[in-house]
Amino acid sequence: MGQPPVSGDRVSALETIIDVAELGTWIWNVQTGETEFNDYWARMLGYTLAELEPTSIDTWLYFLIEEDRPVSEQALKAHFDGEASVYDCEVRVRHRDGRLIWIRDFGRVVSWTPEGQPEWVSGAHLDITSHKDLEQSLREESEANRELIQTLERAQEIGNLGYWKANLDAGDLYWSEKVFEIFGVSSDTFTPSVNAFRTFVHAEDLALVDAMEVQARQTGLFDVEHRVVRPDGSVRWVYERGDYTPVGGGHVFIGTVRDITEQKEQEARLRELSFTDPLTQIPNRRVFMERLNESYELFSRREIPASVVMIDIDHFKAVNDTYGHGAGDEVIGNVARTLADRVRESDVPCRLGGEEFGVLLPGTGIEEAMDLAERLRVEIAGYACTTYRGEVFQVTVSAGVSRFNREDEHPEQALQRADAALYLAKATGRNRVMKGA
Ligand SMILES: Nc1nc2c(ncn2[C@@H]2O[C@H](COP(=O)(O)OP(=O)(O)OP(=O)(O)O)[C@@H](O)[C@H]2O)c(=O)[nH]1
Repeated sequence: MGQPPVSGDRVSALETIIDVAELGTWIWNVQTGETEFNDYWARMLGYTLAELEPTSIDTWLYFLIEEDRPVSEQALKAHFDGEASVYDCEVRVRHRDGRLIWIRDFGRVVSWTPEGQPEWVSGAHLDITSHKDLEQSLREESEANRELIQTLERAQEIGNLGYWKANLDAGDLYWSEKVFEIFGVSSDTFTPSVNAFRTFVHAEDLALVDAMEVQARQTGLFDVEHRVVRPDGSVRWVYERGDYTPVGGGHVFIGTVRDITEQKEQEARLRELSFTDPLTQIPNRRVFMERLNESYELFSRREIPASVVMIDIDHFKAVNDTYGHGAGDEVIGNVARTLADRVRESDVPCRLGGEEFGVLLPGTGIEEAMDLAERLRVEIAGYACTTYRGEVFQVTVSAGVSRFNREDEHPEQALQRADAALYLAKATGRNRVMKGA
């Protein structure tokens, strides 16, 4: 490498640097309006310098768009008044091809008049159009992102659906606003984490949620319904569904959470209905048969006894015919209430259909069951039923009682024996209890 250029050579070296740096330069005499621009300055505007010469401050003002003049004037004033150490602003100028280009305009006073007025000012113009375009597209992009987030938040509201992102390895957890709402905490005061999430899970559901997490690490799918206990003690049912999203080799799950409490309550109401006789509100035949099967299992495996009582209202057709169907319904209701009130917690009273009832007595021998049936018979026979017309009448019931036998091959055999005993009770005069074991 030789020596750096000296004097005149040095000036031309500087000019080269300025040219390749794509910097327009200007020198301006504030007092006379004289100006001097470099070649690149003219090229930036789409001209050669020769085309624009002779130049003056008016040449610059010709290109500067009207609305940005005050921007430049204020920056100049701030500099001339000593408030800003340099003149610096961003303005738009009209290019030869008609488009507007953004220019960063900056400079400094280099000499003052004896009266203290700025005289020569020199500076540079830099084309910053591409930066401005980038700024604009970033602004548009972040605006679009904001809109997208608003849309997502709204969609969560509409669908009552929150979303979360969990890094199972690091224990990090992100919740959308809706999840905070479902879990009954505020995003201002509560910071979610995988561990903190577990403290919300109902104690009886924790094992299920943990098992799902283990499974999800293998299958990539998280799919579980569980209860959440909010800080105020209220319990909500949620349905969570997520899937594994490979991020940097860790276990990152993204999922949704929906509050399904109302749905669960509705399901429970329907289940309740499907087990309840609508007229009497006591269990129906379906419950009776299920519990009969369970008792039979216990009897077969552990010899725990169980008995059944079948009860049928006597001459019930005559009740309907004489006093009307409404009075008949009332009689059915009375009998059901007596059964429900007089049996133990573990017993299962039910309406098998029509005017026929059953009581399953788990853990009870046949003699005890006979005693109960007899008490029920006596109590029902003692009722005075009154119609809306003021007629008073009484009803009696017949009952057949049986128990599970070792020889039985299925639970219904005990029912058949109780039924046969009931038939016998009817045949031998009604208003009596017969043993069918
Ligand atoms: N009011 C009312 N009647 C019912 C209901 N279900 C069945 N019944 C009536 O109950 C009567 C049963 O009559 P039957 O099976 O002939 O027997 P019963 O008259 O009780 O005579 P025994 O059983 O031989 O003493 C029928 O008339 C049915 O219509 C009900 O839900 N409400």
